Amino acid sequence: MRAEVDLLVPVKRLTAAKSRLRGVAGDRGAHAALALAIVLDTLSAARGAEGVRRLVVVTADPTVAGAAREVGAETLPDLPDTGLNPALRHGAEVLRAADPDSAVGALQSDLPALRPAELTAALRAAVDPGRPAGRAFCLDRQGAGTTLLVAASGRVLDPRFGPGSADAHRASGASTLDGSWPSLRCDVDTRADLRYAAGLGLGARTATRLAAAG
Ligand SMILES: Nc1nc2c(ncn2[C@@H]2O[C@H](COP(=O)(O)OP(=O)(O)OP(=O)(O)O)[C@@H](O)[C@H]2O)c(=O)[nH]1
Ligand SMILES: C=C(OP(=O)(O)O)C(=O)O
Repeated sequence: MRAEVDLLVPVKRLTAAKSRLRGVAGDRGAHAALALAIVLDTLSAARGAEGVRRLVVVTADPTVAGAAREVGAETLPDLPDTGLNPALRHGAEVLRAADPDSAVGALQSDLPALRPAELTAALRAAVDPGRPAGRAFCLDRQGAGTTLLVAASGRVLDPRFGPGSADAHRASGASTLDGSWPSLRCDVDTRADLRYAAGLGLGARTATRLAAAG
C-alpha cells in the first residue's frame, strides 16, 4: 500500500536554532550555516521518500523559507512567537483546509542522516488501516523524544513535541511505530548525536559544513 501524507517540518529562526550545537561549526555565521544545512539535508531526504504528498516547512525565518523552496518544499509562515506545537497545529489546520481527508504528519527538521527509504517505510506503517489508534509516532534514538508524528485521515494531529514528548504522545493515545529506522530516529541536538549521525552517513550539506569546521 502506498502512503500519502502531507508532512509539516517546523523550523525555528536560525539565530536561535541548534543552541546545544553552538561552537561545533565555528562562529555565529558558521553555526547558522550548519543549522541550515541540517534542515536542508532533512528536507532533501523527505522529498526523496515515497508517499510524501506535500512537504511544508513552517518557519518565520525568510532565509530558511527561501532555501527550503529551492529543495522543493513549500513554506508556511509561522504564527508569531507561539512556539513549536502551535506552529504545527496552525500548519495542520492549513493542510486540512486544503484537503479535509488528508493524512497529516510532523517531521523534525534535524535528521541529517535521514534515508528516504526509512521515512517511506515509517509513513506506510503510520497510515496502515490495521493500525487502530489513528495517530502514530516514531521515537528518537534515546527513546524520550519524537521524530515523526502522523495523524491518519480524519484524526487531529494534536502535536505534543518538546521534552518528554514520547510519553506525552503515548499518553495522548498515539501508538508507537516499531520499525528499525536508525536514520529517522537520529535527531541531532548534541555533539554525541552528530557523531552518531556521522556513523550512519550524513547528508552532503551537513558533512560539508562539518568538514569545513575541521
Ligand atoms: N516553526 C517553528 N519551529 C520550531 C519552533 N521552536 C522549535 N521549532 C522546531 O522544532 C524542533 C525542535 O526544536 P528545539 O529542540 O526546541 O530546538 P533545536 O533548534 O532543535 O535545538 P536547541 O536550540 O538545542 O533546543 C526543531 O526542528 C526546531 O526548528 C517555533 O517556534 N516555530
Ligand atoms: C522537540 C523534541 O526534540 P528535541 O528537543 O530533541 O529536538 C521532541 O522530541 O519532541
